[in-house]
Amino acid sequence: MLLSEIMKGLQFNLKNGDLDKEIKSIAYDSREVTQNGVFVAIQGFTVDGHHFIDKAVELGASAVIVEKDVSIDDSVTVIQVNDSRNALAHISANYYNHPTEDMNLIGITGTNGKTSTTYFIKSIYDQAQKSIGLIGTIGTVMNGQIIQNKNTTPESLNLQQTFERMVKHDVQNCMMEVSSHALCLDRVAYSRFNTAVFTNLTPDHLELHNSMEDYFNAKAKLFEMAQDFNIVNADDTYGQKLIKRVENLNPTLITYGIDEKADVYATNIEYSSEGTEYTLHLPNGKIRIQVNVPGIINVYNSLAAAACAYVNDFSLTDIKRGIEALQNIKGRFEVIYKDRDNKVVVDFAHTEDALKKALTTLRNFTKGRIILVFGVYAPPGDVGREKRHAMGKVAAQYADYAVVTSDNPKDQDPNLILEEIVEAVEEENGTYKMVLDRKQAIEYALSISGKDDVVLLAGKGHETSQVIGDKEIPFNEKEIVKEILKEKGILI
Ligand SMILES: CC(=O)N[C@H]1[C@@H](OP(=O)(O)OP(=O)(O)OC[C@H]2O[C@@H](n3ccc(=O)[nH]c3=O)[C@H](O)[C@@H]2O)O[C@H](CO)[C@@H](O)[C@@H]1O[C@H](C)C(=O)N[C@@H](C)C(=O)N[C@H](CCC(=O)O)C(=O)O
Ligand SMILES: Nc1ncnc2c1ncn2[C@@H]1O[C@H](COP(=O)(O)OP(=O)(O)OP(=O)(O)O)[C@@H](O)[C@H]1O
Repeated sequence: MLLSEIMKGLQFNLKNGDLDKEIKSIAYDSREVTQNGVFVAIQGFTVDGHHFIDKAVELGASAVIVEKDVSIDDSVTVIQVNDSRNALAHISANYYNHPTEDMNLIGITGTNGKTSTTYFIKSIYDQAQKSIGLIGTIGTVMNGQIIQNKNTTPESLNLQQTFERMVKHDVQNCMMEVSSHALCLDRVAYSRFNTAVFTNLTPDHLELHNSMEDYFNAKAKLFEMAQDFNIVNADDTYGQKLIKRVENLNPTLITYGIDEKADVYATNIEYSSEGTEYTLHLPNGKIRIQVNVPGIINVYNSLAAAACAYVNDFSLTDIKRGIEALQNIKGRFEVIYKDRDNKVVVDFAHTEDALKKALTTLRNFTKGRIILVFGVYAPPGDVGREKRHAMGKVAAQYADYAVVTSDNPKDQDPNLILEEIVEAVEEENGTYKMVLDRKQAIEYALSISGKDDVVLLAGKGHETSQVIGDKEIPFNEKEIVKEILKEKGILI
């Protein structure tokens, strides 16, 4: 494609060279530049992409997009813009021919429940034999294949390329998780959303957003982008704020909930350890359904999915069939071992609210003790300390015994993280043991688990590695539990 076509519609300042050249690729990472490519230099959180321009030119970049003044070889076209990340999204959409114009795109945002809700929606589409692609924390799912992503919401270039592949493979519907990072960093800019869904908002990611207000404003952007429908949880405090903000916009507003008045709601809810039965009410009728993933959180997630399917013209029976067909969600309240006396559950709860909900859900169905294995990754400084403190408090208040261990300590001192968590557990008079090594922590939890106890491994969910320092170490909790139980002679 000609550079002039790639740049169409973008405000820029041509500092050197011309736009009359054929471009073969786009890259925002110098290591991925190829011959006759465009390199977009981004000022990142850790390094400045402008430092890698020479490397990009060496690898064949014939044009660079920059925010800063740079001096390079005369043969290279230099284009200056105000915001490189936004420019990257713009040129990526141009390069891949605005694929979202040719598909039905559903975006879901909120602190918790995004992945779970996308799996309910996918199940409804799958059961009705309608094609749907999925982009989120577990990866990109298309035509039965899963490709892992670095981020829940990929960078705009990767995203537009994925959309283009979906369109080419006749995947007409796409359901994607939209993180607040993505909204702030323009990863989804120039994507056309038909429907936006809001789950809930509780403290998280406050290292990027300075306050809950900022965090909320970032999430709210998605609802200003959607063209047709905005679907909002009416029982969430921030959901109510969002309703007020978007009720007069063009897209039709559909609310869902259990307690507050809503368009889509649940009544006669009956909880059990295996799942929940409730009467689903939609604007066009009601039907009794069974949700096979337990807890009130999955009543909310299935309601969000039902609302989304309703606006996409699925019948009540199609919605029921799809929701009932979902038997488990990878790493979300997943029972990985069960016998007459014991249960081991893996859950991705890694925020204060999610941990509280996971523990209260389990409490309803646990005769014995809840033994919680958990750690907290959180950024350094006050934001990190507050998160560790909040999760430590929840552990002490809602679990019977906490084995405090590592999550993904990344670049921080793992011992210090544990000490900060334990401070809060002690303040609440919780019973605990500190075991730095996560495998040993799991071993310990299993060794003290008695009749009717449940061991909850929280925080890592579907993940298959642990990040300690700059090393990513294989760590698959399901496999580790199997291994330990085999060693104990419990499994063969
Ligand atoms: C904090 C954050 O959001 N960081 C994202 C950001 O990276 P960054 O700005 O730090 O990049 P950087 O390392 O400083 O590099 C700056 C630029 O130089 C380039 N570079 C770098 C090295 C080199 O040799 N050559 C080169 O050109 C880089 O490609 C980049 O363009 O831009 C990158 C490219 O898009 C992202 O992959 C990266 O996500 C990191 C991996 C991350 O962990 N992000 C998390 C916090 C995140 O975004 N999470 C959300 C929410 C998840 C949830 O729902 O909870 C998500 O959507 O995943
Ligand atoms: N509706 C909900 N409300 C509160 N907590 C929830 C809800 N749904 C799931 N959770 C909890 O949050 C954890 C993460 O769930 P899920 O992966 O669906 O959320 P997410 O928004 O995609 O999070 P992430 O983007 O971090 O993956 C679950 O393991 C569960 O403990």
